[in-house]
Amino acid sequence: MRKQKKVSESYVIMTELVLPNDTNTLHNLMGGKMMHWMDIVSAIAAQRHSNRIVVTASVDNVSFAESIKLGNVVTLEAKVTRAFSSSMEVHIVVYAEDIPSGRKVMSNQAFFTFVAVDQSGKAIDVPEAIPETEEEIKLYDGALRRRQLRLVLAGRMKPSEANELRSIFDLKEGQE
Ligand SMILES: CC(=O)SCCNC(=O)CCNC(=O)[C@H](O)C(C)(C)COP(=O)(O)OP(=O)(O)OC[C@H]1O[C@@H](n2cnc3c(N)ncnc32)[C@H](O)[C@@H]1OP(=O)(O)O
Repeated sequence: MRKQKKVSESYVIMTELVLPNDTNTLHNLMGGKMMHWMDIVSAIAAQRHSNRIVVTASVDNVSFAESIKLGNVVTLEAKVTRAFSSSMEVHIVVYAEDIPSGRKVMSNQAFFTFVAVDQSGKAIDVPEAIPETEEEIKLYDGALRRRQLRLVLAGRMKPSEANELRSIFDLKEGQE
């Protein structure tokens, strides 16, 4: 039987301080720096779940709605939402905190996909992820739809094979 692990076992919190070297000329956090931190926190969550070497396979849409300022404290929270065969979807939520004013806002969230690999880089199976809380179950349920969407966009799945997306693409049976 396939090994099972609770989603909560993969949970990671990472805290960073925005320093001058992390910012652009407006003293706002660079998007690339944020993505670097997101990649690290989510890779650790995927490693915790799989106990394996993991590689980033894809990054879903990341938008930067509000700038994060020099001196802010950035907290990144990540957990595996669902495991497939060798791949795992990880949800990352980012908060920006201005300590002097006490203002803390959620600035970004994203889904990254990691694949567990052996020493030669070949994909290997990972344990099943078991959601427990209402939020974990909601993320788990949506993960199949998001997986199909990203595989279709990556050209690795035909839209006609993406059963969960039929309603979005309005495809009829047998249509390519
Ligand atoms: C932590 C880091 O930053 S690592 C550095 C950046 N990342 C890398 O260098 C990764 C480079 N890419 C690779 O090594 C390979 O393409 C891999 C391991 C991701 C996939 O290898 P493939 O030979 O294509 O393997 P395969 O076709 O068997 O697919 C393996 C899994 O990857 C998943 N996968 C492959 N490409 C994608 C993609 N673009 N998006 C989401 N999942 C993907 C597949 O769906 C499959 O998942 P499953 O086993 O759960 O069904």
